[in-house]
Amino acid sequence: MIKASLVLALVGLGVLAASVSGAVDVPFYLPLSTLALAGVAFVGRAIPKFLRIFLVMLAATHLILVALILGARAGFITGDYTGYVPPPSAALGAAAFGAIIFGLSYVPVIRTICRITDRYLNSQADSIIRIPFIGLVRAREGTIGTWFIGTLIAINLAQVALNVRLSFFSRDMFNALEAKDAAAFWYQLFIIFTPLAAVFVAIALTEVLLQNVLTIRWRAYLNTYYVGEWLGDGAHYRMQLIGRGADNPDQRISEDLRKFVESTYSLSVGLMNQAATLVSFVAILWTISAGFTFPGTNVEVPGLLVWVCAGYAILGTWVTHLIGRPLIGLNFEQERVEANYRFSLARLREYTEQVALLSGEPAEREGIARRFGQIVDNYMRIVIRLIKLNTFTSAYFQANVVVPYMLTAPYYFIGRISLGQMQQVVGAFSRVESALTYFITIYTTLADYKAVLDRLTTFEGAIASAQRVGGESKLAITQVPGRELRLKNLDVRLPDGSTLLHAEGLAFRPGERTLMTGPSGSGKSTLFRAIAGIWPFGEGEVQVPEGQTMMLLPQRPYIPIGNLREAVTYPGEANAYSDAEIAEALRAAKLPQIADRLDEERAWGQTLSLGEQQRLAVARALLAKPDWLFLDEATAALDEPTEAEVYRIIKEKLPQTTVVSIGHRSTLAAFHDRRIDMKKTESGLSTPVDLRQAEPAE
Ligand SMILES: Nc1ncnc2c1ncn2[C@@H]1O[C@H](COP(=O)(O)OP(=O)(O)OP(=O)(O)O)[C@@H](O)[C@H]1O
Repeated sequence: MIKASLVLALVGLGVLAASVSGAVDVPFYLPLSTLALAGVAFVGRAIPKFLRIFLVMLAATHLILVALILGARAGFITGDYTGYVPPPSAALGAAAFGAIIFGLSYVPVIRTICRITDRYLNSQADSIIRIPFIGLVRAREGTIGTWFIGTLIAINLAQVALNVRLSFFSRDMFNALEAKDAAAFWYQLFIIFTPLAAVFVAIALTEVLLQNVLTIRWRAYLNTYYVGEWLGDGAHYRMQLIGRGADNPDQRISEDLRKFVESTYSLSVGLMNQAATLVSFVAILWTISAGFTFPGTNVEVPGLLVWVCAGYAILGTWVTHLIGRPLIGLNFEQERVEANYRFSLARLREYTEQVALLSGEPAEREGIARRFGQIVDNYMRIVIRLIKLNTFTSAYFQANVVVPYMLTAPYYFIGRISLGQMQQVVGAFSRVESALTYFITIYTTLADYKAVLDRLTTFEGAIASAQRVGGESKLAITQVPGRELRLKNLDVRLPDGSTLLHAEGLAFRPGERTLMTGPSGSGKSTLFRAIAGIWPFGEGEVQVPEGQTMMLLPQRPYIPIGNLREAVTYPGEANAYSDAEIAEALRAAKLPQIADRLDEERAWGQTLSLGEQQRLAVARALLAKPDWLFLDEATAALDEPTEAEVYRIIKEKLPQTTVVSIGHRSTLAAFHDRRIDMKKTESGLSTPVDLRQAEPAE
């Protein structure tokens, strides 16, 4: 990018020197603006890459304009550009635009956009300069992102340049009509317009293709990145523990990332397009207004048409803003009530059995109707507001058709301008006006975009906090030589900082089957979580034997979406075990009825009863053969004979595995060699008491 800025700056300097020395007749404002933009892009290393590409491309358009003029002068390009002298304001405008962009890059919201976009660009590496033509070279994967963005920006700016060229075509065609010059008229239509239109169509098609490929690639990248961050290092679990800004991560990953990519693309390209259009067509208006006097006086006003157009657009924007402002709030509200409605339907789907058992359908129907009523009410408010807004904007846009004619007609009638020029003013006026009213057109989109950015920012923040909590945890899990698992001076705390339990020194010996009992809420499961390394709150040390594997089965097992084979082998690879091994594990876990349905794909988590799900989890353990198996009430939903059978199978099939169980049933004691009871002290603190010998739990 720096190289590109330097090249542009050098070209700009060359053309400037040539025009100042009189060697070529080029209005030197254009190279000046090129220099200004390239300079900002060069100096502003602090500017995010995204904006730098944008600036350099803007500068490149100016060079295209210079080339057009030089080409016309040299006779390479047909079309008369002699009257097209860009005013100093074009250069100033371009430089000011660069400065605004530079300043904007310090606004927090813009920085967020740049950070997320830059992350993508940097991941794609390399500069857009290396591969000049899309489709001609099969580039390396890595360069494609930057290359796509660069090409798309170039295409959009080329469209602006083509529009400038077409405005001259329009002028020449109307002049030919006015002069009744048939040859010139047909020449303009077939020789000038046809190839330009063909180019226009070709680049429009390329744009559609590139834009869609870019947005899906960009989204795919961000998707991988956010999913990676969210799942990495247990952040998804800790986010929920600390409960900060982490609601609906699913929506943020699936919806907000899509909206972010699409809106960033459309808004930035739109903004760039409008900016380039503004600068280019202001130049045309300025040139044509040369010598225009203020109506009814002899006072000459430089750029009269530009000022009138700006005043007209500002007035329109202001009134639109006044009428349309409530729409932002109303759209927010619409999103909220729609989300509530969606959520209530999804919740009903989840609790359908409970609702049916309670015959709660009438109550549900009423609730659904009430929530949908909110959608309709707010929607009607939006419609009424839109009618008010459209009444004004329609009238305004109708006036747009005649205002430029009204403005230029007096000058046409006195012979100051030709019919072609009048026609060119009409075109330029509407383009400048629409560029100036761009913010109004995207009013609601911008509000929505801001909400998307906020949601992504809080999501990132929540992930960062979760990672920080994990990184700063004083609860150390250390791998030590030997075969014992020891707790050393362990304090396990709750997220609010209060201490839940304290374990001075406790060792679990290999091969010894331990049962952990204690009152509900005394912290047995939380101690397991600490041993598994997912609980970050606390102090002390959990020493785990080096190189040994550990598996924890909770009371409610997780059954992933997919076929039964994947459910049993989760989280391992489904093809790591043969079908015979998986079926054997299922039979051993007392699930013979599903042992030959491994390929069946269904919502197993909802189909199997809780007891069956627990046996499926036991089958998982039988396959994985961990060195340590922690069972957190993992057989609580089984009847006592089946539970006894499952413990017998575990002992028989996993002779090398050390089992530590949590359970309330007295019958469990028979399958264990030792019992640890979690006692609550008077201060409310729990502490594990080693009862050595497992006895029937009270
Ligand atoms: N994420 C959390 N945030 C706040 N408090 C929590 C959290 N998880 C657990 N607790 C609290 O920690 C205490 C211990 O919970 P834990 O699940 O470890 O108890 P338990 O001994 O396994 O209970 P039970 O026998 O009923 O399963 C409870 O009071 C619970 O409310």
